[in-house]
Amino acid sequence: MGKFKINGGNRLYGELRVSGAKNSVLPILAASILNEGTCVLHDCPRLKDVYSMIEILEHLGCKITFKGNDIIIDAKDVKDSEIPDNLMRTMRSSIFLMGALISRNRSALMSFPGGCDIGHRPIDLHLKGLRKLGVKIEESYGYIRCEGAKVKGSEIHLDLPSVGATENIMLAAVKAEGVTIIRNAAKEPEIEDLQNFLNSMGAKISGAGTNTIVIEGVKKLHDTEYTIIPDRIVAGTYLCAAAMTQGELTVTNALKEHLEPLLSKLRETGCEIFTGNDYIKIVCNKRPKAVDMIVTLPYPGFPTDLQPQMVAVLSIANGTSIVTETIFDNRFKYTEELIRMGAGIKVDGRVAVIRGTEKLMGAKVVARDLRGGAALVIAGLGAQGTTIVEEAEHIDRGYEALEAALMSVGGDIVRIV
Ligand SMILES: CC(=O)N[C@H]1[C@@H](OP(=O)(O)OP(=O)(O)OC[C@H]2O[C@@H](n3ccc(=O)[nH]c3=O)[C@H](O)[C@@H]2O)O[C@H](CO)[C@@H](O)[C@@H]1O
Ligand SMILES: C=C(OP(=O)(O)O)C(=O)O
Repeated sequence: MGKFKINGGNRLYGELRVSGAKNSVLPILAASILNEGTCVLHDCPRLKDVYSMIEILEHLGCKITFKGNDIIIDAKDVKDSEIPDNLMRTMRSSIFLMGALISRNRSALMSFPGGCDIGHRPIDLHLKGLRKLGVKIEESYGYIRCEGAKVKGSEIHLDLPSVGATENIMLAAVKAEGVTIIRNAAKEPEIEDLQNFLNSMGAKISGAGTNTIVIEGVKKLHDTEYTIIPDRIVAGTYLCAAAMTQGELTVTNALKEHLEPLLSKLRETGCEIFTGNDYIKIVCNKRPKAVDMIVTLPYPGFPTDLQPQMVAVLSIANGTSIVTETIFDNRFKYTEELIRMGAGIKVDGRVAVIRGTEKLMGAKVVARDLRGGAALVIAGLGAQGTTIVEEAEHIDRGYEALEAALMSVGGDIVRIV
């Protein structure tokens, strides 16, 4: 179990490059088995979740090479359709293999996915959508058996715009007979990235990025080479770290159009933001101001995956801020650890009231989930004294060598055992 040791107080200054998005590369890796050949992916982040996905693909029969940030997937010999429980439980994204295996092998057998403890995360909308495509699904003793011999295009109206359900239905519909229309689809940029990847293999999908996605079934796909879009959540995390330390950072390979809700709130705190085609520069010279309202919402609303990092910044703001979490029902757990560092936070259900304090104090804290852990690292960078963030493996799920990146711009952070 690794830990981060952070001596707070250093102003972050310099340039950081963001690599490909975790939430793109994971469904895209699953999607690569739709092609009975080879896919080459560029700018893949070296993350714990990416290694977990590779382990599942290898179990299914893929041959994988991970060199630098390129992944080559040879999926000629995918015969197996069963994923053992221990592999399913490693992360939430293991569920993408359900749609992918239905497309590839017309069957799938798996247990429920694992993932960070941030609230109730059912898969009912995934199963409802797949059933609408004609997949026969049986659930027994914690296992889900899918049989998709007669997958047929259909119109599916999602009860809520679930990112994962939208992607899983897309994956299952690529080789279905006829046309599938997903209405009230999620609009996250990573869904558009999955569409673009699948189309680069010969799929016929349009509309991703809007709330209606149309998938025309095709018979066969072909080899492709594809570059993953930049990780907007990693970019946002770096920007919050700069705001926390009253620093100055240029974040490259970052797309401002994917980060508007965060940039607008950082401007409200008093930070200056400058943007170009593929970079975002943040300049913060004074203590941040409080913001009266942040509400997490599906894209293009404020992302739930940046809520903890922003709360860390607001914990040292001048004034009182209110943050409402509408996506997950238990995503404020990390605030208990921030309170150990002196933060003035009261949580009532889905609302957090943050009374800014001038300085946080270093403390021993525990990362309970990925983004909550990132928030604790940010807090540690700004705090007086030493912070130890335990259970760093949660953070490794979504950040490639976070300590090296932060150290390169002046953060005093090391990994210890
Ligand atoms: C790998 C990936 O891309 N993960 C992201 C994805 O997760 P994920 O795809 O799991 O998130 P969803 O959009 O599906 O979940 C949103 C909400 O819908 C609910 N729900 C979801 C599915 C379902 O079948 N039934 C149901 O009720 C969930 O409990 C949650 O309250 O989107 C989340 C919301 O932006 C992000 O925080 C995650 O980082
Ligand atoms: C919740 C997250 O991811 P996942 O859906 O992979 O658990 C996240 O990236 O913050």
